[in-house]
Amino acid sequence: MTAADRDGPGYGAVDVAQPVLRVKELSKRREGSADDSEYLFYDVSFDLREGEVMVVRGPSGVGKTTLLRCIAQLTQCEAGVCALGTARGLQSPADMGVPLWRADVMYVPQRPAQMTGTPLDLVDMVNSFAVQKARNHYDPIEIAEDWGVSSDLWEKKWAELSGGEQQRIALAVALSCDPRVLLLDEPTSALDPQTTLVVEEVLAARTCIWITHDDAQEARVASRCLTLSPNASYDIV
Ligand SMILES: Nc1ncnc2c1ncn2[C@@H]1O[C@H](COP(=O)(O)OP(=O)(O)OP(=O)(O)O)[C@@H](O)[C@H]1O
Repeated sequence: MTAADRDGPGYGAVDVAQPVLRVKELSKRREGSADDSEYLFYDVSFDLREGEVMVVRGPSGVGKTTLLRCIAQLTQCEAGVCALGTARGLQSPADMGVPLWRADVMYVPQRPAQMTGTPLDLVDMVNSFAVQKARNHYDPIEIAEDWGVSSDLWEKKWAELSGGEQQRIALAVALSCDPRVLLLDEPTSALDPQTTLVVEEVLAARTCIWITHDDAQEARVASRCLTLSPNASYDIV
């Protein structure tokens, strides 16, 4: 599905000339900094276009995850705005409503955090959200099967699955919801090199912001790269 043929709540025909995602002057203070003046990142701005993969690099603890969580509206930031290109022009999370924003701009953590139940319970939960009911869904089990995840694993408890199985299943559930932008937090960190390439190929065909520490992966998937520095500055190439 492309931006041009999307329909559904908030869409209609999307003007493909506008960015899919605009991030403007996003700033976030470091939690617990002595005088609240220390920034994790400051005035981060970029446009993400349909099909682009923006890789995010930077040393551990610099704020990569926090940046993605701010864009996903899961963590509040001190300043800045995000907007999504829609048939009604650029719309902020407030314009379209945070639940719809999160369905369109979906953060996928490295691993599902201490989830109880089974992956199928997660699918049921996602499908029960009002914003998801109005959308087209792909079959997450089929997506994961293409990545070597057997269908019977969906009925096992999360805790009984390996890190790589959990990671592929979480990614498959996110892809099945067909978000416009995927915010990927080291999406292949638990996968072997062969499986990494297979998963990478599918993810890199989407519009993504993608955290990685792997130079080779960046070379394979990145359209652009945003590097965060410990002095809160950033660079995009
Ligand atoms: N909600 C928040 N507000 C402010 N600071 C936060 C918040 N959540 C985490 N932090 C702090 O921000 C810093 C950066 O954490 P973050 O997880 O974003 O780094 P990272 O670059 O993704 O690191 P890694 O590569 O190790 O995963 C940490 O010191 C963390 O304690």
